[in-house]
Amino acid sequence: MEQFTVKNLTKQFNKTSGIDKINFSFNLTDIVGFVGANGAGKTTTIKAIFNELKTSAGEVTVNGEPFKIYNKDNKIGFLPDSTNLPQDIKVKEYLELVGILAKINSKELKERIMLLLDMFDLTDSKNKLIRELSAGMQKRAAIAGVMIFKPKFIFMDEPTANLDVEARIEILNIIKSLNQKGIGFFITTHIIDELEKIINKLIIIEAGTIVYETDFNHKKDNIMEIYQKYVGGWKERKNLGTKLDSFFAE
Ligand SMILES: Nc1ncnc2c1ncn2[C@@H]1O[C@H](COP(=O)(O)OP(=O)(O)OP(=O)(O)O)[C@@H](O)[C@H]1O
Repeated sequence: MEQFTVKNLTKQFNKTSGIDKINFSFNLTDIVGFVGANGAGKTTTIKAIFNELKTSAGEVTVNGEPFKIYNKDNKIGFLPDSTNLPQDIKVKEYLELVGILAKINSKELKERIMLLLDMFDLTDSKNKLIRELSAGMQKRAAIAGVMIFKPKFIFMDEPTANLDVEARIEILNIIKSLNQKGIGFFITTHIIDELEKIINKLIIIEAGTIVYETDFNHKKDNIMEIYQKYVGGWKERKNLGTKLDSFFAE
């Protein structure tokens, strides 16, 4: 089983923000839920892993070897936010562009694009500009893009943000189906309930520190309960009932 490990990863923006000596690990076949409130450090962690931010300390390894982005052998991808997709090119052209960057030969690329367009219901929209697609379709185009190089693991930062209920369900179903074929995921979110059915590992980050990291079994575990137990801010509101009593008292 291949292991992805983050050790002592640190990125300080100033004394009180950033991430501080973060440690966690998971298997590349896992669906990991990386949960935390706004500003907890989720995006910073992903950016630090992918070298988009210069870290002050820490190491990221795959099976003990330093993690290299777009390494031919480790094939670990990152799903860009839809707002980062080029807006003024056609869906088909976007997939061609990604394939060319991934150095896939043109015959093979043509084949993969055709299959991916079909897989993600984009065949009829292949000549539309990315900007003309709905948010859900843009997300599917982004997933098709990252699938071009047949990844074995995909990092996703808030993949369901800005999507309506239907598109959300669709994306979660796609994640589930891809996982059944062995593709693992690291998914950041602050919408905890929607992850419950699909993750098998839960990591909670609060104020730049990991406060919880354990395997997750949706048949017996409840994210909301775990979150309330381990995330500090909730404790302050434990007396809410008593406070409400005095607020409404005549
Ligand atoms: N470039 C930056 N300069 C200074 N502070 C930053 C920078 N980027 C993030 N921060 C701070 O670091 C902390 C973690 O931010 P981060 O964006 O990682 O949180 P997040 O968990 O992804 O939140 P959200 O759910 O809102 O996206 C926050 O306090 C944020 O204000």
